[in-house]
Amino acid sequence: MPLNPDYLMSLDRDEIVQEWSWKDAAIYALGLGYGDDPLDKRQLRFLDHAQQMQAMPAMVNVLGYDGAWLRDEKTGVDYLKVVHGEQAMRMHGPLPVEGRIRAKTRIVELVDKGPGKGALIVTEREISDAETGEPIASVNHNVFCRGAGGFGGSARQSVTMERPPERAPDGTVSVSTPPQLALIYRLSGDLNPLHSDPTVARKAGFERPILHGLSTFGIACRGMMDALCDADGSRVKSLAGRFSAPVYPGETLSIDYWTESPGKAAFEMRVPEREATVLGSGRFDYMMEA
Ligand SMILES: CCCCCCC[C@@H](O)CC(=O)SCCNC(=O)CCNC(=O)[C@H](O)C(C)(C)COP(=O)(O)OP(=O)(O)OC[C@H]1O[C@@H](n2cnc3c(N)ncnc32)[C@H](O)[C@@H]1OP(=O)(O)O
Repeated sequence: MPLNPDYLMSLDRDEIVQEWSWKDAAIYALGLGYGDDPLDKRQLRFLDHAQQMQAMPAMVNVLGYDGAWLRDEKTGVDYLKVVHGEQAMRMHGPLPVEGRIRAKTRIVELVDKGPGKGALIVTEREISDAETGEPIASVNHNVFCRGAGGFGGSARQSVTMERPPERAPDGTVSVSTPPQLALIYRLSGDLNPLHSDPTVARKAGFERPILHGLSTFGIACRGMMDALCDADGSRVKSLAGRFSAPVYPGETLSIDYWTESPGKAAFEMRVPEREATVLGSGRFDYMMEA
């Protein structure tokens, strides 16, 4: 069944209220590979509530996450062909270590890459404190539906991603991922079997389960914070990027970054072993000081 653009654009999703504790924040951080050096204070900050704990700001990407509509047959989405296409987050303030949020997801745009090609579903999620109503973050979660193009929609995307500068990067950060990373990351909520079941992964066209896009994205946030923010989550303003190739758990990820102006950097994440760019067109905005 082809995509049903009218149905998708008319979806009115319920607001989601979600509570989280410091343990959820720690499990989220473990799903980004934190704890690989248990003596590193900069890592323990995201894992141990007794050590002036912070929540990783990228955790906003999983708070109030609403992906259930992708399994609604009336959308015409073939869930097996879905991959995460792009992600962007904008912080409106630091994320508390525990709390309760309200979030609502809206589908704001459909992009048609043409017959036989893909379609992109652009979503937007506003997250606010459930008690005070204070905005916490805005998130774009863009879903790439492989082979779903040709439904007659616009080929132009309103917000497009910029490529990094041509010059050599100003620095590179590497993060090694353990083979069980996707099995840890899924405990933060995305139970898509593409990341855990080898049979499903093969049916979807991958040699084995791939890493969640949001784990890759969180690792990019971790790397950029390490490089430019002294690993201080409260200095992160925004992060964006496009998933250009899958990551397999166990791979080492290299993040090249370019500082463009004070508080603004571009980045690209690679798997050097495969010479693959896995997260392209990265952008990171941050505070120069705490
Ligand atoms: C709200 C809740 C939502 C929840 C959904 C997510 C659930 C999760 O569990 C799923 C995941 O986490 S999947 C893991 C993370 N994602 C990935 O690994 C995808 C990696 N990328 C790919 O495989 C390909 O780039 C691929 C397949 C994306 C595109 O490859 P090709 O088809 O070969 O594309 P290509 O020929 O290069 O280009 C075609 C047109 O599409 C644009 N494009 C390419 N990659 C894109 C991407 N990642 N996002 C958006 N657009 C993209 C190209 O620019 C091109 O457009 P145009 O013709 O206009 O130039």
